[in-house]
Amino acid sequence: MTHLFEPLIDGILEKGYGVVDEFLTPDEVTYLRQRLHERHRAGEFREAGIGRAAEPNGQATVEKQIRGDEIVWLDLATATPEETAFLNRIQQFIDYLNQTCYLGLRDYELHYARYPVGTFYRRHLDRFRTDSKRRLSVITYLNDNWQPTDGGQLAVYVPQPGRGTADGTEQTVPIDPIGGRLVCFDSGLLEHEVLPATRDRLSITGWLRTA
Ligand SMILES: O=C(O)CCC(=O)C(=O)O
Ligand SMILES: [Fe+2]
Repeated sequence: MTHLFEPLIDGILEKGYGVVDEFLTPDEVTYLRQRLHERHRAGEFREAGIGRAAEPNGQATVEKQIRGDEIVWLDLATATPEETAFLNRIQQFIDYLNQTCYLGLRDYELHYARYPVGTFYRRHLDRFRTDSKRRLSVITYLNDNWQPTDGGQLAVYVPQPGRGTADGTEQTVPIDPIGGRLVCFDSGLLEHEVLPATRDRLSITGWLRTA
């Protein structure tokens, strides 16, 4: 697994975000996508909230002008074997990060996300003022045969070295939500945005936490 983790860590250290393709195999992507659809059909998804409301046991404040996705949390206790395999890989990543970067990560929280056609998530940071426990954000895409013309990019706003963002000196990097790809960044540092897509956009999003 080191070959998956190293490029993510290097990316975060060198440019503020890491991307690795085939974090999930095509079979794993297909299974988890089908599982997402199954849970959606079962009525398990809820419109996502903002602020602390976006946490597993929070009260949802739904604000469609800010984010339009629907989510359902993953839970080790009720996970299928394939979901458990995914959660275990995230746990291995946590262990590796703790061994190599001494991050003191202790927990994770992960949810399926479904952005219906035309929905988005406006520019934001993942760490709330009231919750500094989110250390790293991880997003894994479950889309089949995603094309650049489908839209739905994750735009990351990278401050340029030695300058602040206040004067607009930042680089905007669009990342296509390609199935199997994992993106990781510091939850408190990297502002980002989900752009609208012409088809439903599917993922598992989560946070590695210090408690
Ligand atoms: O789906 C993505 O690419 C990013 C999602 C996101 O920013 C979030 O859920 O906080
Ligand atoms: Fe985010």
